[in-house]
Amino acid sequence: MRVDIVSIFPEYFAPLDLSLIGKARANGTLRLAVHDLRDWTHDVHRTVDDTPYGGGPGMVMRPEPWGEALDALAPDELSPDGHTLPRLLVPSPAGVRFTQAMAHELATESHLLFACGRYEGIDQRVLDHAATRMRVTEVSLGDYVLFGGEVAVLVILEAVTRLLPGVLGNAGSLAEESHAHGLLEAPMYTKPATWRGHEVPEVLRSGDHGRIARWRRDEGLLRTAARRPDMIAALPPESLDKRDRAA
Ligand SMILES: Nc1ccccc1-c1cnco1
Repeated sequence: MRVDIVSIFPEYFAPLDLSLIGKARANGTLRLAVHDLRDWTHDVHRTVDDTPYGGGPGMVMRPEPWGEALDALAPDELSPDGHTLPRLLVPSPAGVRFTQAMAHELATESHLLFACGRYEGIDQRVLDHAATRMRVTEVSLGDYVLFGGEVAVLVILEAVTRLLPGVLGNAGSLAEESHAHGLLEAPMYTKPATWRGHEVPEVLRSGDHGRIARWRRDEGLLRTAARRPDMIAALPPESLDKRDRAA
């Protein structure tokens, strides 16, 4: 997967040299480049913002540098695989909610472009023009306000990269983690069996894999019902058996 990030704070992405994302870059699974939006400005002050039409507080990111940056990074109508248009993701408080399902969808893309907005946002015409030749999605992490899109890109990129083949050493953990099957995961334990008077649940030390699987599902259901009833409501009815409903 090719990933291009455009930001006025490229140094925000230094963490992408670390850990499993760093390894994915080193082995070619992820071909990532971070670009400074100011490289597409032409004035001595490298200006990227201006006052908003219609008045109001703050500044808006000018369209010209963004237009030139996206022209340079997605020059062709089609992505390198020749089959799909590049996917432009714009973190925004006004975006669609980012979910694990979206992470899975994005993990199938061959070329992701991220536009990191700052100030009061990016001139709308940048997104409107990009939509004539790319698939553009404004994405929100949740109902809170950040300084800019950079941290949202780090979150999205981590959620997507860990789904790419070969990135997670134990791909099996993808199957059991929270949100993998619409439920929160059960509590996890490791040695010692007793710690400060707290015991590991006996079932997990029983060696009875059927009981263990059932316990984990029940605990996941109970946790989800208590913390995220919205996820229970969103489960397909057929995914809950009679016993689940009794739990
Ligand atoms: N608040 C923001 C400001 C700029 C770019 C993204 C966001 C954002 C993304 N998800 C929630 O907020």
